[in-house]
Formats: sequence, C-alpha cells, structure tokens
Amino acid sequence: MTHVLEVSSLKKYFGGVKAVDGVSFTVEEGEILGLIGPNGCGKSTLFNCILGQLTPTEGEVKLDGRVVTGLYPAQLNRLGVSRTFQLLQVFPNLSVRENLILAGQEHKGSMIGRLFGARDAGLTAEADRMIAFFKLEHLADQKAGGLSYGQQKLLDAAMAFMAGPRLVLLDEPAGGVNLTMLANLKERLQIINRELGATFVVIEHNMDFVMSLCSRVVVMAEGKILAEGPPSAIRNDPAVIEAYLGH
Ligand SMILES: Nc1ncnc2c1ncn2[C@@H]1O[C@H](COP(=O)(O)OP(=O)(O)OP(=O)(O)O)[C@@H](O)[C@H]1O
Repeated sequence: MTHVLEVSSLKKYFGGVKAVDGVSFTVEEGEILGLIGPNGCGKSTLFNCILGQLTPTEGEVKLDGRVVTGLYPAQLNRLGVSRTFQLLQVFPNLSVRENLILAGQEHKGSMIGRLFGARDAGLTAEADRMIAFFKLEHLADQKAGGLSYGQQKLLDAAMAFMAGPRLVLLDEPAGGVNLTMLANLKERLQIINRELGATFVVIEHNMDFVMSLCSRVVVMAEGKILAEGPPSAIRNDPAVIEAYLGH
C-alpha cells in the first residue's frame, strides 16, 4: 500500500542536540494525524525536515511512494504539500484576499506566470471561495496586519488550503485562538477533510482540539516516538502521561 507520507528513520542533529532521533511513521490518505509531545521534543524540527526547510542528518521522506528527501519547500509545494507555521507568515500590508492569492501563486510555483502570465489565473475566485469558507468575508479587503491574532491564524490556515493541496502540515493552528474561532477552525478542517479528502498532520498543544479532531495521534518525547494510536488509547497511556507530567 502506498502511503501519502512515509517518514523512515529520520534524524536531525544540531551538534550534540538530537532534536529528531530516528522517527518513522506513515500518514494515510484522508487521515488527520495529530503530532503531540512536550516542548522541545522535536515536533517542529520533524516538520521542517519533512517540508524541506531543514536537511535531515539521516533518514528518508516519501510522498505517495516517491522519495522527496532534500527537495526544496517550493518543489514540495508543487507536489501538493503545504503548511502553516507556528509563527504567523501572513503579509501584514496586503489584504486578506491578496494574501490568499499570493499563497495560491506560491503553491502553484508560478514565478514565471507571476512575472509574465495572466496575473489572476483563477486565483481571485479561489481566494473568494476560501474567504467565504473560512467566514472571513467582512475582512476580505482589510490589511492582514490589522486583523486580530485569531483572525490571522484563520487566514494562515486558509492560505495553506489554496490550490487544493494533497497534504497539509499545520503547526499549532489553535495556539492563541479564542474558543469561538477554535470551534470554527476545527469545523472548517473537518469539512475540508471530509469533503475534499484532504490529508493533514497537526502539531498542537491543545489536547481537546487534537483529541477531538484527529483519528490517530503520534506522541514524541526527546526526539523519538513514544506512542502511537487512537486518541482514546493515547489519553490513557501511562508513558504519555508520564512524559507530560515529567516536564
Ligand atoms: N536550529 C537549531 N539549532 C540548534 N538547536 C535547535 C534548532 N532548532 C531546534 N533545536 C533544538 O532541538 C530540540 C527540538 O526543538 P523543536 O522546536 O523541534 O521542538 P518542538 O517539539 O517543536 O517544541 P515546541 O512544542 O516548544 O514548539 C530543542 O532542544 C531545540 O532547542
């Protein structure tokens, strides 16, 4: 069986710091996989290695069975992989709509199109669909920098879904988002997953959010995988409880 994502024996060392130390896992088509673990256990480093922001010290990443280790983020974008960042990446001086169009251009990798081709290429219509879907209509023409933090997080998530990605990696999408917006974000992600069959990996510290959104959870501790399973089993796993309480 071909997995959407297959990470094998991945390691990333920073000098003597073994940030990721031999991690293997797979992500299946249409799955929402949670990635949790105490601060500093290597989650973001793992994401950065998968997404080409960092070169792994060892190990392999496959997308749909194809080895993609060492590809640049823009090349992965073109293969249908997109992400959100723990720290927001919206352009504060551009409007909500312009941010979405720019994200669509990035995902399509259309540098040449951006310079010489049709500027729109259907992206304005797609941006407006995304604005309506994430309930951001009243903010469409406002500069992103003027939005509340929670609204910017929603925009950031919406940007990751421009151009219909195959796999989206979300790094702490719920961090700093208020309860109403959190419910909206979770519902939007569930609908995208259900209706478009999109596959997600979600790093998140908000346990209620992870446990209610994800079908399977991978737990990391000190650069390694500590446990893996459905939320109900992970909640009650003594090793997981210990890893969290021990910090
Ligand atoms: N560029 C770097 N250079 C040196 N050490 C790094 C670098 N990036 C991360 N680390 C170290 O690697 C380890 C894992 O960090 P990472 O940010 O991946 O953890 P995390 O699980 O994402 O943490 P958090 O939940 O706080 O975001 C930490 O000890 C961190 O200090």
